[in-house]
Amino acid sequence: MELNVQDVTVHRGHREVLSDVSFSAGPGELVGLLGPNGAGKSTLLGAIAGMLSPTSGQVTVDGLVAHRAPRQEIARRLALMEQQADRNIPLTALEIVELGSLPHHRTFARGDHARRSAEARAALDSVGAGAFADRAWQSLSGGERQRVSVARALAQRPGILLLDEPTNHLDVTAQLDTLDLVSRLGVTVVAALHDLNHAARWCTRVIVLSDGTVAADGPPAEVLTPRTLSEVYGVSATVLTHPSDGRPVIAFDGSID
Ligand SMILES: Nc1ncnc2c1ncn2[C@@H]1O[C@H](COP(=O)(O)OP(=O)(O)OP(=O)(O)O)[C@@H](O)[C@H]1O
Repeated sequence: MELNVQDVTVHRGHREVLSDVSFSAGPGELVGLLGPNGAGKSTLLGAIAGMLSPTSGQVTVDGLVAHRAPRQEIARRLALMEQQADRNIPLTALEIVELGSLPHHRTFARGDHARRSAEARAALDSVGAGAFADRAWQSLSGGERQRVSVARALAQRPGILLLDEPTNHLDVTAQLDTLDLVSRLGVTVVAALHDLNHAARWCTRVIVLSDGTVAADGPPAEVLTPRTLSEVYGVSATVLTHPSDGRPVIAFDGSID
């Protein structure tokens, strides 16, 4: 499914926090959104999902203007997994995941509930969270909740999957499994990431945001250079080459005072 971000500018309060951001992405692309804290990654994901209206420019999802189209039309095409809030939700993990597939079902139709439940269990199984199905959301650890949140997004069967720091709280195996899973879905994925080595390993393309503007956009090997890392993050880094597949591996030397 095609995603087009065209000259998007977003204000939050009186501040311009995104300025003229443009990019397009299609099926099979895993676009990493990188950049320091406050650079605008979550804001951009919110604008793509149609939850934040741009001051100028627009986002189109499969040809629909994201902030104007009916919510259900967007939800049938796009899923957003937001950064975790520790909200107290009085639901089980399975019920949370079932909510993900609602845009595709007529809520009260006979047989819908059984189908929704089966889809939700399959989504939980795919992220190794099947055992948590009947557990209360509040009783899950941060990493367990993160897996359930990924399952909820997958249950929405999106053509475009937006992930805000999907590996937060996850142990190293779950981090690798989650990124491996989303990279093999064949859908359009945009993921805000802080781990630059994950970006180098999994992303087909990375967009680096700095103060709400695009500082660099391209394949990881072209973008993740010592110069960009020093300019955007203020860190000194050595970029090595992985011996088995040639991808960049970033070794941090320290911050630049
Ligand atoms: N609701 C809000 N009202 C006003 N300003 C906001 C609001 N939400 C975010 N901002 C500001 O917008 C800017 C971009 O924030 P955003 O959360 O998009 O950054 P981010 O790159 O996702 O950061 P992080 O890596 O810390 O999650 C920041 O300066 C932030 O303080």
